[in-house]
Amino acid sequence: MQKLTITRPDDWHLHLRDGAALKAVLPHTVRQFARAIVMPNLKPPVRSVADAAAYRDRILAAVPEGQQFEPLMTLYLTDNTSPEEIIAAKASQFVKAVKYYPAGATTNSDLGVTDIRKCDRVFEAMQQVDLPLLLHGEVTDHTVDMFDREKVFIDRHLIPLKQQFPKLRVVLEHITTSDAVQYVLSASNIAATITPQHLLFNRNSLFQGGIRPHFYCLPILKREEHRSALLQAATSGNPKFFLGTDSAPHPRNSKESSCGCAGCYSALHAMELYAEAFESVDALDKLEAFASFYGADFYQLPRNTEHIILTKTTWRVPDEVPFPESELVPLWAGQEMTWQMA
Ligand SMILES: NC(=O)N[C@@H](CC(=O)O)C(=O)O
Ligand SMILES: [Zn+2]
Ligand SMILES: [Zn+2]
Repeated sequence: MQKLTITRPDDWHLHLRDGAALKAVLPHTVRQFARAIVMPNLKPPVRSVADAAAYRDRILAAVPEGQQFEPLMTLYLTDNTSPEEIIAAKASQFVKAVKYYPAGATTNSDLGVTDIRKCDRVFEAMQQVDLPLLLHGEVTDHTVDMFDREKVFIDRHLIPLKQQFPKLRVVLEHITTSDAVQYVLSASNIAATITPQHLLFNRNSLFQGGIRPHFYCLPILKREEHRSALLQAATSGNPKFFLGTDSAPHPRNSKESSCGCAGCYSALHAMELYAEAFESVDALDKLEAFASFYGADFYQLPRNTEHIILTKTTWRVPDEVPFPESELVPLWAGQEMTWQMA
């Protein structure tokens, strides 16, 4: 196949940051995607409908002249989020979901939830008004091994949560294990996003000839058997699995550091990365629904009607792109890719 024409995709898990960083990265997303679910982990986080409205305006103001993009906003759940805020969020129309970060689990999660059971009234309200809950599904318990944190989250928190709130629609974000795939397949009213890095790489990539900070994200890359289970799920045609890049820009100097930040930058070449992954198992015919249909269906939004074209062209991922403070190193920098957005 030399040319792939697909319905314009959406990114169902994206970090856009703010200020100069937002201006640097947004054009990359806008080139590929029509809409994105925008993560609320700013400093300070997006906790109220008013915060989300103001952030949405800043994003819209940063969309390059003459281009179309719709930011779909989320609220950052804290111990103090009220059921009233949930009702207001649903009424706003532009807040599409609420994001749960366990306190301390990942980048800018300090104000996240300290104990999921504190949120019962909020989950009740979300179930009532049908506002989806997005999960960073990892425990932060220091006695649990880094590579087991997703599985333990499912067993300890997600299974009880789904029992208590069976109608609450949940997205288990950026899944990294076969355990997550199995769980999502077995439960109802739950879907999952999958990133390009978790489809393309296993944890060996973190240590290829030395430590590789640009492959470090959370949840961390796992064993090959997990990567292959994720690729199988993504290419299975099951609508419970859809695209969410988790593109998470950090300047080079905070990645290449004695305590490097978690996050891979993929907004520059997201569809090219997914195309490589799907082609590796001869499943390019499944890419369009994964990227452009299933997420919209889950969020009960219309599917896009425009198209994008990917062509079979060899090109090299740039070593860096401009970014405030220092530059931004894209995922798989220096690698030759075989698909390119026209
Ligand atoms: N995925 C990451 O490694 N980092 C994300 C946060 C997140 O999605 O957990 C970030 O905001 O940098
Ligand atoms: Zn996360
Ligand atoms: Zn994320």
